[in-house]
Amino acid sequence: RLFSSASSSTLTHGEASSTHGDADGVVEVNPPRGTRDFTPEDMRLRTWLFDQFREVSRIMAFEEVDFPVLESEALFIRKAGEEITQQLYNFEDKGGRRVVLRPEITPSLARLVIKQGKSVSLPLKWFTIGQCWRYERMTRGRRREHYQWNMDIFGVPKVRAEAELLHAIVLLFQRLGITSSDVGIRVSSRKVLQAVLNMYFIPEHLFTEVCVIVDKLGKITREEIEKELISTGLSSEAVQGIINVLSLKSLSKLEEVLGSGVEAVADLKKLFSFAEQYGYADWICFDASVVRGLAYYTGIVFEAFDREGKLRAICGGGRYDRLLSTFGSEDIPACGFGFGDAVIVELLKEKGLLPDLSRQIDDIVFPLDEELEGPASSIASSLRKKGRSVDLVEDKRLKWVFKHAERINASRLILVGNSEWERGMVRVKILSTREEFEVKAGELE
Ligand SMILES: OCc1cccc(Br)n1
Repeated sequence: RLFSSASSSTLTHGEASSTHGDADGVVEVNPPRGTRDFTPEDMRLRTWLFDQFREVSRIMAFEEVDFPVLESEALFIRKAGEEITQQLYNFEDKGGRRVVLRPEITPSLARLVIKQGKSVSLPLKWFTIGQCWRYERMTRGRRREHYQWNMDIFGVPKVRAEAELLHAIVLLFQRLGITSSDVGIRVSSRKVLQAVLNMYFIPEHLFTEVCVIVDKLGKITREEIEKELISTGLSSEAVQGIINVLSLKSLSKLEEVLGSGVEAVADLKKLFSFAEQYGYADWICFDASVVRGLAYYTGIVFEAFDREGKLRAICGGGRYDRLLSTFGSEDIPACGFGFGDAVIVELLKEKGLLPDLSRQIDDIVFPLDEELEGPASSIASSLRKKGRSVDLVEDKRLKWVFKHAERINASRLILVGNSEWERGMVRVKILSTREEFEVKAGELE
């Protein structure tokens, strides 16, 4: 209910009588910039999507974990110039602590693994669905929050872990009715870039910075990429070498350039052979330009894309074997992915795959007279105890009740009327067949 200065004395839900409105008396009804409300209809779609995430996580034998949306800022301070760390939704709390609304989930996962220490046995397969935040200048009008499904495996050094993650992603798409002709998953490895930098004797400390720059391939022009790479101190020969290798889309060509026996090639070959065994080989393709924009990836990286090329990446992830040591702990090999709640819905809309999620209620119970509200309550109560969803309706005309029953797809309308109640009966209307009959109130199932 909106507060207004005119009715500042209106007591609503126990609110003290004070004006919350601004100049013209009405409070701002929109949520903060870049954030969303979820109406019941929105929530039905979101709940359906999250149920698919959970069901795939269950099928993959992952365990659910959760974290505060609020985290210490220290978890996200990285020097590689990633967009995600330049848009931290950070602030100082009343205790003078530097905190953030988390921009991603992986560092929280790492923090919990470190905190659990020896009390957890590896491998760990954890998932969570959580809201993530960024503070982006609204110039681009993009959202500042979204929900992400994260699946992560700790303690498996070999590419079998990435193969498992890719299987989860393919299973999710298949559950949503998306096929490998709608979506592909580009796969590469940061070790490709590592090998190229080694070929040009580029120092290790430039690796992360170069990854963040080349992740912009396709988002900014090739010239801008070259300029940014030169500005890190790379020779133009090295820059050309990097860009040439990153444009490769064939593993055999990559092997020609890097030479056989290079770890990157061996990893990718193994992953592609796993894909054959899992039966999702037609979903994935090698694409050396995939590096992903997060500083901490160290190996295989991947991202799902719509083959029509209309949308941003649907999900993405990779291996991050040295994240824990950046938090001062022993390293544990790890890999994972994040799957946002926005692009996938755009894709489902594009493909006409949004499910019909209208409301469905079992029973409407309606007293035809005021003095029957008590009996109507006891009928609703006994039906609810049996697990039936019951909408107890009062103070409405019968015409409205029938319309309402249609609107909420009620299965039955249970009318409590004097003439029936005197005989201990109620009238039941089956809305799908229009069938109507009397039932003993106590025998209503
Ligand atoms: O995918 C980057 C990202 C992080 C936090 C919030 C939003 Br919206 N987007």
